[in-house]
Formats: sequence, C-alpha cells, structure tokens
Amino acid sequence: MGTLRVTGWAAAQRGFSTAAAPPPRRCHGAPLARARCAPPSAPAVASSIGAGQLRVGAEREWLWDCRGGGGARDYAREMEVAVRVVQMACTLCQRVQRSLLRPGHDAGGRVHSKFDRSPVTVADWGVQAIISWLLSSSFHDENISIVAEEDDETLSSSDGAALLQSVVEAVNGCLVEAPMYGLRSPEKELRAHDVIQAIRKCSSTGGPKGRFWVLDPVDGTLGFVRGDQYAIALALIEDGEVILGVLGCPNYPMKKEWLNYHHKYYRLMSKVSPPPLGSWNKGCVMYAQKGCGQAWMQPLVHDFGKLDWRHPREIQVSSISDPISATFCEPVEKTNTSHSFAAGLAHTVGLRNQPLRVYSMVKYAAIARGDAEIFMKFARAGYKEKIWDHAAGVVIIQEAGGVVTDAGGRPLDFSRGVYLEGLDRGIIACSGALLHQRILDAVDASWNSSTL
Ligand SMILES: Nc1ncnc2c1ncn2[C@@H]1O[C@H](COP(=O)(O)O)[C@@H](OP(=O)(O)O)[C@H]1O
Ligand SMILES: [Mg+2]
Repeated sequence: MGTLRVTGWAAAQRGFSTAAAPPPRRCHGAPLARARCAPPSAPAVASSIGAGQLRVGAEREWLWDCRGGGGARDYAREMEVAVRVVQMACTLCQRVQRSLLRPGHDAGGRVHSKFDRSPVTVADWGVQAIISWLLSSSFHDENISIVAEEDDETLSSSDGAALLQSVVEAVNGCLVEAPMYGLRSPEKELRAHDVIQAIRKCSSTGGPKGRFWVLDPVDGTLGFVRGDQYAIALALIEDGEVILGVLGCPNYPMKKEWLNYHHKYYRLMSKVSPPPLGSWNKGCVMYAQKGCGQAWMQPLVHDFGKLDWRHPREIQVSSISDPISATFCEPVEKTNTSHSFAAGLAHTVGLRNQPLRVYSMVKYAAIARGDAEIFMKFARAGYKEKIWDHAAGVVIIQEAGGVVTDAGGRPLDFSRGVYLEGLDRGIIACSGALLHQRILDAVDASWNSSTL
C-alpha cells in the first residue's frame, strides 16, 4: 500500500516552506516502515488511517510512504514536491486559459506558433519556468536535470519582449502564492533574466544513466487554447526507468460522461447549473510511484482551497474486459494518429462504443481512472514520440493496474534520450492484459494492409 504520511499539515496550511524545512526524516526501504519511521515525538495518530490519508498531528513534512512494492525505494520528498509544483502549475494554466477564452483580452499576444506550427502560449513557458525554479529551489540544486518541451528562443528574440513580460507576470503572480502549496516563494520577484534562465535550465537530454525530471508544461496545447482538455505532466526518471509520475488535469470532469461532451457545451452547462461551492466536480492531480501498486488522485488546490492529502482517492483501471462494453480513446487530431486504422482495429476486436477523442495525456488519465479501457495512438511514419508526452501517464496507468506497451508488446523505452526510440508502430495502453493482447493481435493482422 502507498500512503501519504504527513508531518506538516498545519505547517503547510500556515504557508510553511518545505524548502526551508529541516531535512525530512527518511523512511528507508520497507513495507510497513511507516510506524517505525514516525517521528518519536509525534502526537497520537488518528485511530483509523486509510492508505493515502493524512497522518494527523505529525511534524514538519509530508512524506509519501510507498509500502506495497516490497523493495520499493523511498521517494517521499520527490513525490511530495512534484505533486505540489504540478498543483501550482494547474493554477497558472487555469488563469491563462480563462484569459485566452475571454473575448478581446490580450493574454500575452494569446497564441503563438512553434517551428512545427503547433501552438504555444504564456502557459507553456510560465509552467516550465515555475517548475524549473521550484524543483531547483526545493532540492537546493542549481543544476537539477530537467528534460522539457519548451526552449527560450522565442522569448529571447528581439520581438519577444512583450511576450516575455507576460510570462514574467504570470510566473510572479503564481510564485508569490507558493506558500499556499507548501512551497517556497522567491525572496524577490523573478526578473525577465531569471525566467529565461529557469526555462533554459531545462536542457537535459535524458539518457540511460542517472536521474532527471521530464516535463511537458502544457500537453495538448491545442486542447488548451480551445478551452478543452490538457495536462501538465511531470515524471522522475532514474537509470532509464520512470519512477514517479504526476499528471495535472485541470479540466478533468469527475463525472466520466462529461469527458464525451464538447467543451463549449460543458462550459455552458457549468454556467447554467454551477456546482455547489467546494464540491469536486472537475480537475485533479494524479500520481503514482513505480512498484507501489497503487495510484492516487487529489482535487486542485485552486478549486478546493487547500492541498487535500487528507482524502486522496485511489484510482484503478476498469475491470471491463469484454470488448463489447469497452471504450477506446484516441487523439482528437487526425494529424496525430490514424483514426481510420484505429477504427479498423476496433471493428476487428469487436469494440462497439464510439471512440472517445480527447486531447493530451488526459487519455492516460482516463484509462487510469477506469473511465475508458483502451488508448491507441498510431502516428504517421517518421514522427518520433517524445518522452515527455508519455512518461507520467505510463507509470500512473501501470500502478493503477493497466498495461502500456508499443504495438509490438514491448515496454516504452525512456532510456534513449528525448525520443521514444525503437517504438514499434504505435502505443497501446489498456486496462487489462486480455484486451491488450487482442489489440496487439489485431494490429499484427492488419498492419501490412494498412497505409501507415
Ligand atoms: N504529427 C504528430 N503525430 C503525433 N503526435 C504529435 C504530432 N505532432 C505533435 N504531436 C504530439 O501530440 C501531442 C498532443 O497529443 P494529442 O494529439 O493526444 O492531444 C502534442 O503535445 P503538445 O500539445 O504538448 O505539443 C505533441 O507532442
Ligand atoms: Mg505534449
């Protein structure tokens, strides 16, 4: 079982800085380490503590205590910081998305185009800057290794000044609130130069050895600019293995049927019948550690008012294994995957439900939460998948009980740099092995006659 052991709820609520806190008491190793590792002076613990719940009354720090993996190592501090920084990033994104959708409002020149003509906004650079700064400051590591999607070229260019100013404002507007998330604010506001440096720092190219973070600041930017689904994805990789995954999904509806609705309809409905204050109707952060055998989700600080380690919900993949009842998801954009090939596979396997087309790694989230059973992506020949588009989602699905491989049945390889080198044809994620095998067989049977 994985549980969140806390030694700092009150401190976090008062805005106590985790970065400034004394080093946490580490629980090395072991299953059932929780009791042994509790601080000796910790006051009585609430009588029945479920997995993932708050440990009342302890001191100083929250600690992620993964007890289910037998030999699973202790990544308490990394998990704690990762969830907090993704929570903050969700807030930044929500603000930028709202301003983008407000007619006539200029959110930093609104939407820009990258070299491959994909969109990029203040949120992409803003999130990358805050996460880079917060990881670096939380771990007291100026040279922390981060592989991330954005570079600073546009912002540093001669006509990027106004845009850079918007990013700096978004970054400082968020960082000043860091104590609400149990993180440290900078002593002074970041200047343009500091923001550029933070973005530039994310220049690791990964590889087979050592430890690095992988960040997609706004995955599914097209969904983001359209007011629809998007995700903030952060993972920790060690010696080529994804160890931690955290996915912020600010627009994820807690009622799974809503995932099907067009975002405009969703927004309209939310206005007509707004959810009761404080209810958890949408938005979450999901997280998992490799080997724990459990995955969790908590509401957004921004919507819920505080970090809620107290009632995280465990998430699990669906138990449906009959294709007739299963739902598959795929990218919205047909430039990113072959809808027709997936439709052929669906027919062969006997899937009857309409595909669920969703932007971003929210598709991984949907499988992990049990809201869909299959995710398939078949990019056009020549497109190379990047590690930041998959790392966090893969470990969360696996720990929630699902299976993720390439279309040849091999695990995705995160050890070979920025790209998922050697990927065989496509990506298949399923809630269970039976469905997974059926899809693999169907791919084999129809690949040669496809135009892919
Ligand atoms: N031609 C292409 N084929 C496949 N994937 C692509 C692609 N062009 C971009 N992508 C990736 O698909 C991601 C979006 O996924 P989806 O289509 O599932 O919403 C993009 O992430 P970003 O939005 O972070 O750039 C990008 O990395
Ligand atoms: Mg992406």
